[in-house]
Amino acid sequence: MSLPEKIEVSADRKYPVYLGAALEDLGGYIHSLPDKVEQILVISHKKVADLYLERLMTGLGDYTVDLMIVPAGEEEKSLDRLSRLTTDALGFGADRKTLVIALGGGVIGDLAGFFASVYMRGIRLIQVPTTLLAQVDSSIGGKVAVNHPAGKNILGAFHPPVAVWTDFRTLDSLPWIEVENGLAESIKHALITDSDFFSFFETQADSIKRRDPVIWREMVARSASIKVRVVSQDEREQGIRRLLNLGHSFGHALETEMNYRGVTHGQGVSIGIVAAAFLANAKGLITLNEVERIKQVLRCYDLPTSISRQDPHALLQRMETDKKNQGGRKILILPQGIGNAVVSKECKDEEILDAWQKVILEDN
Ligand SMILES: NC(=O)c1ccc[n+]([C@@H]2O[C@H](COP(=O)([O-])OP(=O)(O)OC[C@H]3O[C@@H](n4cnc5c(N)ncnc54)[C@H](O)[C@@H]3O)[C@@H](O)[C@H]2O)c1
Ligand SMILES: O=C(O)C(=O)C[C@@H](O)[C@H](O)[C@H](O)COP(=O)(O)O
Ligand SMILES: [Zn+2]
Repeated sequence: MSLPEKIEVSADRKYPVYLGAALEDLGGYIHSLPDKVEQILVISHKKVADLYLERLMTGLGDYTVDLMIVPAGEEEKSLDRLSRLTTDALGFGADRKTLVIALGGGVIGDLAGFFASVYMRGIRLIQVPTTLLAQVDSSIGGKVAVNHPAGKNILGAFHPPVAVWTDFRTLDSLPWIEVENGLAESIKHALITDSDFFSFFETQADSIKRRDPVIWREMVARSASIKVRVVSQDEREQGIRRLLNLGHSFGHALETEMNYRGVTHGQGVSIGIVAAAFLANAKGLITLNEVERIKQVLRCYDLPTSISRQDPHALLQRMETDKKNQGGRKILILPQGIGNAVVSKECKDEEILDAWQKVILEDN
């Protein structure tokens, strides 16, 4: 077993992101923490716990560990589930010395993270991401949240973890549909910051699809490093971090309008990136050839670039609750060429509607 690579988020508080770590070694790391841990709550999905809890427990033998299983699905990022977790945690006697381990994908990371951020006004959290999306994106940066019927991630916090513990081997059991979600965020990272990394997705498609371990390691490491770099500069999303939201104003609108059914987060982001690219083209920020290049790379990984049976006006209305909006003005992230993006404060509703029309298929 090779030693994990350590990169560090350097924001208000520093914390390590271990890439290529072993689940079995997490206990040793927790023992080494300066502030003693008295008890551990592992929050996970049944499927993930069945696959990986035993490995995690190898290193946690000295601790009282309680497991809290959450049903799978975006709907579980809810206040109702938060309340149930709280009841269970109180039943287990969890206190301020308790550590939460989020073992799972982005849903578990966001939900368990939000629980950790508010339980007794905040307890420690370690993110153990087991999906590609969580390893390249959601486990890093401290954003945690639950949804509200009116909008996605409306109730949330910035609650940086003590550490991110990434074991690449957990990705072996991930179905392709879940891989796609991670690829959408990873391609987004490339599109906003690194044209060379964008070309990587064009040239390495065969290796990525065949899950070549060396190429996957490079992909996760490059993508996670971009996220680390951005959130280290702007943890609270006042400036550059907003670029990580490329495609999300559109994507979140779709997810909420469709009640989180029939569209995953990554699929919403993929369609959202294309809509943002069309809007950027209308503003002269990107050529139509570049828009086509973006669509091609997404399609190459089976990601959607359009959607049918949607009302653009309803989707525009959904964008009213976007967290980037200011004083009723919609603020959107737009690609500027490939490998660069800008915050656009000049987006009129008609322009946004036009962009929606370009990704909504006509029904016959
Ligand atoms: N906080 C952030 O910065 C941030 C960033 C991006 C996305 N997100 C959020 O992340 C969520 C999406 O996360 P996701 O795509 O990881 O979905 P997910 O967490 O719902 O996981 C997808 C499915 O994969 C299963 N799974 C997890 N690990 C597995 C493994 N190793 N093997 C087999 N199956 C496994 C899960 O049980 C689940 O059924 C959304 O709620 C999104 O808003 C948050
Ligand atoms: O970390 C960020 O910042 C991001 O925007 C990453 C996104 O991929 C992620 O989906 C995030 O949860 C979106 O945040 P939100 O505040 O727009 O809900
Ligand atoms: Zn996202």
